Amino acid sequence: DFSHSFCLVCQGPPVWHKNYPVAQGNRQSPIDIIPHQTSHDPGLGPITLNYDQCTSINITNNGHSVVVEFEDPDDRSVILGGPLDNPYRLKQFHFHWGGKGCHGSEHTVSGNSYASELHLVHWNAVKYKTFGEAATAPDGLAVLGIFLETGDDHRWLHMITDALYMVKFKGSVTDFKAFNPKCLLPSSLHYWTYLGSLTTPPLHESVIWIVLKEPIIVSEKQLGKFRMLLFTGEEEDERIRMENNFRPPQPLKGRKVRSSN
Ligand SMILES: OSc1ccc(O)cc1O
Ligand SMILES: [Zn+2]
Repeated sequence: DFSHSFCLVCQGPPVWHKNYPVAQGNRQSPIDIIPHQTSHDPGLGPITLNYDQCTSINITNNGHSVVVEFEDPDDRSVILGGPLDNPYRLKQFHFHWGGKGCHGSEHTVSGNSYASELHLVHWNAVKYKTFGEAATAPDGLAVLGIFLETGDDHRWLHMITDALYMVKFKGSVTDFKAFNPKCLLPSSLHYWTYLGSLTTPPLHESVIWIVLKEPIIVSEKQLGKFRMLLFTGEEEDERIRMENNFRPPQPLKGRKVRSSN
């Protein structure tokens, strides 16, 4: 159990390597993306998101983020193309964010961080039998990262923020059906891609990262609702607000970041 695994007071990113030595590995995430140092690869095609038949199940507070989970018995909702050799099935999406007025994205662009970052997690069901098996394989997961920037209200994000009061405490879960995350995509699917890892323990080096260049715009008010969530469970006496649940950028260790265009 690595609850409080972000709050720096308790068991934050600097100590993860004691229990998870891979934290100091050669393909850790997130990273700082420096656009003019990325290599444009003409062989890198567009990504396609086939989410029209997707079936969300529930929304849950797992003690380090808020997660929307999907049914994944078949290829009803997949990401394909781009750097991927197979279609990858949508399993869940979750967010990372900062504190009041602080930025909280995980990836940064030329040292600049965004207010928040959305991760849509997919797994390679062609090569692996279960998500758990894929999560430990070098080509097991494909995570689509989308930056959130503050500005006007996002017209669909309220569908998520309106449900957050139901999952205030760590370990809480509530029904969340028929949500299609297509409504959270920016207009352009241009992206950067590189080989990395989960950004929370166990930090498996199993992620093909696809980070969209264009952020989506959400309001400070909408983002503030995420900060009403707690790292702590209902039975715990102290209440620790869920915020700053982002891992800082990790060493590139010679990796290439490719650009779609
Ligand atoms: O933060 S990135 C990330 C990716 C996959 C996953 O199963 C969990 C994660 O936290
Ligand atoms: Zn994440």
